[in-house]
Amino acid sequence: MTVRAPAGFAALITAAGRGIRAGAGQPKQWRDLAGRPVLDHTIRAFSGFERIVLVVHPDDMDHAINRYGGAVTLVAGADSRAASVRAGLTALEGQASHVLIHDGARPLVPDAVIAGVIAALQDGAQAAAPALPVSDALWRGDGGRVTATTPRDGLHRAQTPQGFALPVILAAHRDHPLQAADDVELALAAGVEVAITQGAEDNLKITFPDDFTRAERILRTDMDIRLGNGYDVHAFTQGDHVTLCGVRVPHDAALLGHSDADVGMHALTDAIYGALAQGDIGRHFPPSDPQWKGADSAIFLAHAATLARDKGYRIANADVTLICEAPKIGPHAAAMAHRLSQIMGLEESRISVKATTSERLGFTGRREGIAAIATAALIKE
Ligand SMILES: Nc1ccn([C@@H]2O[C@H](COP(=O)(O)OP(=O)(O)OP(=O)(O)O)[C@@H](O)[C@H]2O)c(=O)n1
Ligand SMILES: C[C@](O)(CO)[C@H](O)COP(=O)(O)O
Repeated sequence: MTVRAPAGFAALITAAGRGIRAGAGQPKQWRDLAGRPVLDHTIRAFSGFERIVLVVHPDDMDHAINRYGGAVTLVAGADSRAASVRAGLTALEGQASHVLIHDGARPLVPDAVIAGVIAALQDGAQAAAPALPVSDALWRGDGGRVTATTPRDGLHRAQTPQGFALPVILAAHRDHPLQAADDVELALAAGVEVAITQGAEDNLKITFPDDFTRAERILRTDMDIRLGNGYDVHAFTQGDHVTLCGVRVPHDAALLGHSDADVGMHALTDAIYGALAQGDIGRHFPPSDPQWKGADSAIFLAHAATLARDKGYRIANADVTLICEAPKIGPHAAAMAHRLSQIMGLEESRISVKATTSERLGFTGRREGIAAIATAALIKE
């Protein structure tokens, strides 16, 4: 679940850095974390905000437009974090009452951390930011030796999102154009009192190469992975084509069914319902209901995919196997995957459609009908 932000609250996500310390060429916010770019995770955490401003490096703008255009307001960043934030705040001026400024490089921010900042602002704070008290002893070191100890009383490790009344942080940025490490530093320079809210260990900032391993580990622990399978059969009847995975395939017979008898799409729909423990197509679209007579099975698959999303899952992949002697599926398999991808809103590279004969054995072998089996994997992070 994501935090539903109150009206007037905007999120500003900074992602214009180059991630030099994380190494490995591509900037860290675009690198893969558990199958998706780091930034996908970060943006998803703020998807309950009515407005998200995403600040990206000018070199990444085209890529960002392709991936996030429409869902977020894109702004070109600058050569320091503070300047990137300023660019984002300027785009938000007059458009929100409050803003939560968050590092794109903190993809695992827990809902409770975001909710804590919002609550403090709603309670009247002009500025509020999460932090964790320092729990280890602190040393100063030089040349591999401890040169002094430092008292840790009152010291905190600062995190994001750092939340502000928008006019307050805009004024702080304009009046104190420092190369500050964060926005709290600027707020303090402007004399604004900042409330400390509860941070979280999981809210790490990906900074060094090993942080990817740590983030993957945290995600794996939190993940809810579900698998579902589906199986369906339709008998042949007189006709000149069949509809399989949404594609019309010429054939010397048709498939018999209450809807369009798309056996492949039915198996896949049942696989998704199965993963969600939500019964099968018959439960959601009873065959006794005349409105589904001759229906396009895309309606059923779209319903299952939406239900998965509404319950907080994303479909990680889907695999459909059609079992028949004829028609030949190979020439149509790519078009079928394409159609399924359109209906489910899932990349084609995550969908497989394949076929097998049953070596002339059984009802499919005798060409009495077509069977289909499907598997779907759903993930909630
Ligand atoms: N000019 C910059 C620099 C940083 N950031 C963003 O601010 C956040 C925190 O910065 P940091 O972890 O220091 O990221 P980088 O600057 O990318 O890392 P490095 O210093 O290792 O290059 C990141 O989400 C980063 O993309 C930004 O928007 N604009
Ligand atoms: C904003 C921040 O993430 C708070 O901890 C931090 O200041 C960014 O630090 P960096 O010096 O850019 O790594």
